[in-house]
Amino acid sequence: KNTDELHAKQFLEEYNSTAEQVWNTYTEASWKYNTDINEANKEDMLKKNLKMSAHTLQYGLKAREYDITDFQDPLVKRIILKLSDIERAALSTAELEEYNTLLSNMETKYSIAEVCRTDGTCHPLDPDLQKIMAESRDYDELLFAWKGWRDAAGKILREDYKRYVELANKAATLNGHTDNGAFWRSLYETPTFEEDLEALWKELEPLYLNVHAYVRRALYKHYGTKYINLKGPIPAHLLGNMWAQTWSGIMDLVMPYPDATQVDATPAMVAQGWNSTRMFQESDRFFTSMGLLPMPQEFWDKSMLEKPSDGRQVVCHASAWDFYNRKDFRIKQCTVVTMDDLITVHHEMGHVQYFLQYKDQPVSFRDGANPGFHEAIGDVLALSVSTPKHLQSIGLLDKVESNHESDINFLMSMALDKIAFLPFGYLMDQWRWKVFDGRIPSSEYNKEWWNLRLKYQGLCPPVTRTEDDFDPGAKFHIPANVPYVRYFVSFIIQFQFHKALCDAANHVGPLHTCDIYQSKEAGKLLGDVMKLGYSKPWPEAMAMITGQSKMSAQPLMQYFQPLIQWLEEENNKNNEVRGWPNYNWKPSGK
Ligand SMILES: CC(=O)N[C@@H](CC(=O)O)C(=O)NC[C@H](CC1(C(=O)N[C@@H](Cc2ccc(O)cc2)C(=O)O)CCCC1)C(=O)O
Ligand SMILES: [Zn+2]
Repeated sequence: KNTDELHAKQFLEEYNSTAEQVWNTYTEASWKYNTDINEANKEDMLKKNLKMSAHTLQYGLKAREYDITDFQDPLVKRIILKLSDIERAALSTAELEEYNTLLSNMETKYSIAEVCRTDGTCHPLDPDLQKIMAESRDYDELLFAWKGWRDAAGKILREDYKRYVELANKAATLNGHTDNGAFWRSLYETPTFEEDLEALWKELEPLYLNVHAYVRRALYKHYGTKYINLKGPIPAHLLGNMWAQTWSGIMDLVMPYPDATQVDATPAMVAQGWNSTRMFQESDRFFTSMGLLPMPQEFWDKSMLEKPSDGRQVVCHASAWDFYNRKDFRIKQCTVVTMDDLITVHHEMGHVQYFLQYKDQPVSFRDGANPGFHEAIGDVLALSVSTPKHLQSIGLLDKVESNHESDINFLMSMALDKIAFLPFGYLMDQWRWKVFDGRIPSSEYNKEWWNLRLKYQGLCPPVTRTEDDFDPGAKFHIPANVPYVRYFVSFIIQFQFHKALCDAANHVGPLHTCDIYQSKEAGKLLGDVMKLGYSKPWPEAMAMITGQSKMSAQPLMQYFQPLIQWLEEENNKNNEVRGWPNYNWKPSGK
């Protein structure tokens, strides 16, 4: 084994400059395919993916030749360790080609799927089905979209997925992991990761049960006893979102005080003629107001901020892209002019801000401190943008009152996204970790999916599901091979960051009214952590922002405190059952 640290440093120099080239070439090809889905672009992307894996294999095997035990530089040790896990490059050429082809086929099938009516009109997920799921209040129309999407996008992926699991596990075991889930969890470098997540969930579950019970009552008032059981799970297609992952789509059915301050800025955005560019410029202004970095000109020149109207097929699922040349960063988003998408704009811009902040790190460190950090940045700023005070300051809300009813309305709208999401964010990878470690065989993919959906979210399918179905496949991240627990982590830590930044901005008053707009102190805290990228273990980054190194649900609970109290009282008044003891109940579906 080579113990020469200087030799290792030169090796890493060469790795870094060649990796920038190879990764840039692949990312350009992947972008071209994602923004113009066709066979030629797919073949070119697959070819460049193989070149990238060949580079990873070549340098990964060399990295394993070093014995870093007595190395002095912790950064050299950290990079050598990271390079030594060569992931899918460990597969044989034939298996690697099969794996990459499977992945691009699954993502393509998902992205071009559409649902057709008997009259022949067909609807893609974006924007058609998403609009129906958010706006329709008709039980059967919602069922048409919900069932149609799972037939068109989920069902067809089952066999591909089964083979993908085998190959993903083979690559993981060849790199010394017990299975692919173990590899995914290893990126958090936290031995007690699963226990920590379970403890966070148990702490937040009572709040979720109160939101669930309150929303069930509101849906009962609208859909009646035929479709809602006040002691049972809620049919999964009634929550305002295709996957019931966030519930702000049904705010109008749920709003506690309809006569108090409205919180939805969509009507004003439309009335004032906002377009996608305006939404991104608004977000850029917020970042720079805190002393963070502006989007480079290349971002505005090369991003795809709207769904093309020239007939091209694109992957509409929003995403932020680092081209690994320290200059080229883009967002691809089929933006629609809604408040929901203004939040998404900030989410994606948060990724690009992170890319910009760590662009001078070695490529191996151009990642979040952990994947949850990367997901949290944009959402932290969006917590400020969402406040009625900030929306009024950018002309999107006219009447803003600061009274109890308005506070509860606002906190309810935030809870419909942030609290409703927690069980979904937690169950997604619980299902996948069990699939990867064999606890869920392919013969039980769908049964176990709905067991988790019932256990954590208190949802039931509106129509009978069988193993002919593959409902997990109808959620982008499953066919796209994108881990998900990062979002559960993000929804916890973004409130820790929000609290710390609000303190830095000398905010006075309840946490949910804080707006860190123009706070250079808050910007410096966040910017300094983003500059580190993946170069330090995430507890150190956490301590830099919050003064302590652990994930904690306390700031989230503090933010929602007024609503927690109100829900407890309201649900007691209505003698609500918390949970779904009639767990076998089913709606009288079609
Ligand atoms: C090259 C590449 O892939 N880059 C990565 C970023 C990176 O890793 O550098 C990337 O762009 N991933 C796309 C993904 C898109 C979105 C998403 O999928 N969100 C989750 C969960 C959620 C839900 C509500 C919410 O408020 C926030 C998150 C979902 O919608 O289920 C959709 C709109 C929001 C974020 C993303 O940005 O995370
Ligand atoms: Zn994200």
